[in-house]
Amino acid sequence: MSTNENTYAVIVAGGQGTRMGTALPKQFLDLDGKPVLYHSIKAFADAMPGIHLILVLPAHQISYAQMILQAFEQRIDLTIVAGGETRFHSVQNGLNAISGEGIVFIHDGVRPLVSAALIHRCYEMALEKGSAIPVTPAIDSMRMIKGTDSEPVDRTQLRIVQTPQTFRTDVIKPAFEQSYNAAFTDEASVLEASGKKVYLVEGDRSNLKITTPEDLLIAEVLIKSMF
Ligand SMILES: Nc1ccn([C@@H]2O[C@H](COP(=O)(O)OP(=O)(O)OP(=O)(O)O)[C@@H](O)[C@H]2O)c(=O)n1
Ligand SMILES: C[C@](O)(CO)[C@H](O)COP(=O)(O)O
Repeated sequence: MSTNENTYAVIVAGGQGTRMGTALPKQFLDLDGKPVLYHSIKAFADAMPGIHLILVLPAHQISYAQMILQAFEQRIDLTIVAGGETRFHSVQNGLNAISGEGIVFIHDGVRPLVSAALIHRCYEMALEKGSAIPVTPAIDSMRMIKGTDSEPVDRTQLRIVQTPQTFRTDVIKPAFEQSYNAAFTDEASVLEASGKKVYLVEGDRSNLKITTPEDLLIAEVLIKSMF
């Protein structure tokens, strides 16, 4: 049995990146000479040798992924599946491609700066508790909109949620048998709706999600200082 034989990562990259506003979806844009998605996949392949990777792509861009895979020097175990209408459906498709049991990371393909330390932290917590959701403190002042007014919110009670959201497969797979609900913005919300407890783990502010053009500029600076 190879190292991490019972470990999986579902990398979701099935979105269209409307907020980025580019013709090519943001997961395929260049970051430090390689597609954004390449860095996200490589982070898991490097941190967890032998991991089974499930890459979720827009159905009409699956052939385009060959270009990314060719960029890999190392051999990786990778299965490609088509995405769905929402992120929830894409994750569901990815989880359905897993037949074994173990630990599964669910990671945004557009979080290319995920560190090995964070991956290992999530793994250990999920092994112990069944779930691990990386979060960072809210560092700005916050206001809640109330109609035309607004009021301050106690930021010490708030956390910003990241991926990889990490689970034992026997915990997360049954949760994804629920019907879709628009409130399911991440796996933690799906798990909680199935009646299971969510366990938080310390995230990493560098693990940014590339959503807008500014994020790509910041990531370009960070990647040169981190790796
Ligand atoms: N139907 C979808 C929607 C999103 N995602 C993935 O989920 C991650 C986080 O979503 P987000 O940043 O919102 O990506 P997009 O949906 O592509 O962006 P936008 O909302 O701006 O269109 C991304 O890696 C995206 O590709 C997916 O796999 N399938
Ligand atoms: C899962 C997630 O990355 C947590 O921050 C995020 O909710 C997904 O991004 P979206 O922009 O809400 O689709």
